[in-house]
Amino acid sequence: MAADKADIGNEDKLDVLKSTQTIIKTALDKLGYPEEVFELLKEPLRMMTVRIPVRMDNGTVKIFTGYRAQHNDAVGPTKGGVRFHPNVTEREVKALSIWMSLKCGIVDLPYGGGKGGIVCDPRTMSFRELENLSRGYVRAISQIVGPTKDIPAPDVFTNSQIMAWMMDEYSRIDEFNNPGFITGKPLVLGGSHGRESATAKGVTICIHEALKKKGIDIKGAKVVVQGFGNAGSYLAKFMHDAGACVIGISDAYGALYDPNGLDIDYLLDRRDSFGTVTKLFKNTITNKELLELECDILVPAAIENQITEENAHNIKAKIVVEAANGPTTLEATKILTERGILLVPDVLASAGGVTVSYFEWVQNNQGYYWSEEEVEEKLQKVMVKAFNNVYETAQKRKVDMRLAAYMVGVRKMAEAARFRGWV
Ligand SMILES: NC(=O)C1=CN([C@@H]2O[C@H](COP(=O)(O)OP(=O)(O)OC[C@H]3O[C@@H](n4cnc5c(N)ncnc54)[C@H](O)[C@@H]3O)[C@@H](O)[C@H]2O)C=CC1
Ligand SMILES: O=C(O)CCC(=O)C(=O)O
Repeated sequence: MAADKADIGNEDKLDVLKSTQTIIKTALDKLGYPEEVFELLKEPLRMMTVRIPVRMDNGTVKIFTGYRAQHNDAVGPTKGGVRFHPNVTEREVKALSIWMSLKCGIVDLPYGGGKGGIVCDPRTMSFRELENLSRGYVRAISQIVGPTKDIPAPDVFTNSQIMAWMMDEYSRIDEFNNPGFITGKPLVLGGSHGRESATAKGVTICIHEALKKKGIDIKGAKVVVQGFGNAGSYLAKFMHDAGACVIGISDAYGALYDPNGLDIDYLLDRRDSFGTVTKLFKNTITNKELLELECDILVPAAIENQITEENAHNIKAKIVVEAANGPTTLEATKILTERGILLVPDVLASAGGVTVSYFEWVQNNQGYYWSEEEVEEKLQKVMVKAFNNVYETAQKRKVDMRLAAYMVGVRKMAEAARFRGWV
């Protein structure tokens, strides 16, 4: 059934798949595409559910559930990260794969969107258990992934070590070294310079562009970042280095606030590999309080559904830039936009990660590697162009930035599907 705004009841407002479908429908309608294009794009073309047995350190066997969603491969192979988190659901992974298609469209990569997830809590697992889980996942999905089919990457609670295990397992199955199977690898295994910080770099570039539009100077601008993992911690560092004052950061356990600015280098030094740092401090505030702090720039860089109609009226930032996927609900987007807050949506702001993943894949395919400066220069060009394309679409079509981003992002895959004769 086609989703439209009337379908969204109270209980559905936090359903990320449903809200994504709603915006895609609106974007396609505005662009004049027929209903069948929405029917094609509202769900992934392929969704694989796997059960992965892992021998735990205490001798028992635990069965984990994993997913891989491939949203649409009209443009090219599908691409997107793998999340290890206790709250992973099938609907969430589907939505995340659709967002990947949109991101790839916005930054104009030759990919469709994919995404994976395993229901687990890696914070409670040993290194050996995590390795076995990562390898088991690759064995389970090996038939549908590969460098020309679907290319995984890191996401929440996964990192370059996990990518290395996955790459090694795939190479064993494929019987030759295959670095282009996955991105976000360690440099010595064919990773790219700049991939680890790429998501935050892309967000930083969007912040600079958004500040220009709002006439705000980065020097002394007050910044709040929710999440201190890959995206959030690098972002806090880049903001600090640019002369901004990072007054708040958080992780899953709480938040830190100092109106005079936090010591970001110290926090980076003390955070663990899951982006946890607040446990070391006594005087913490809650994540809820953090989001409502007086600041210029708010960057949600953790999980979904953090800014909702409950707290959107209390957000005091002038600019909200979404490093996380899906941190703001549809209703909250409307409230923030009506309040004149410039919202740079996830599918644009967080596209730096997949952009440098694409660079990594290109380098793997050609067997020739670029310097950090080359990667940064290319990323800068891609992100500035994408930001201005979305911003101008929003102005021209008189729509909010999220809808504008969807309109830009959906067009390429709709056109590709049409040329292929699918719709
Ligand atoms: N790593 C990447 O390349 C990309 C990540 N993203 C998105 O950025 C967001 C963060 O991802 P990463 O930094 O990679 O993950 P990460 O695993 O490195 O860090 C996650 C951070 O979020 C915090 N967190 C988890 N649950 C939380 C909660 N309930 N409340 C507050 N904080 C919580 C964790 O404590 C940690 O600090 C996710 O939405 C992810 O999908 C988007 C594009 C690319
Ligand atoms: O680097 C990639 O391929 C995907 C990153 C990702 O999962 C995301 O942008 O949400």
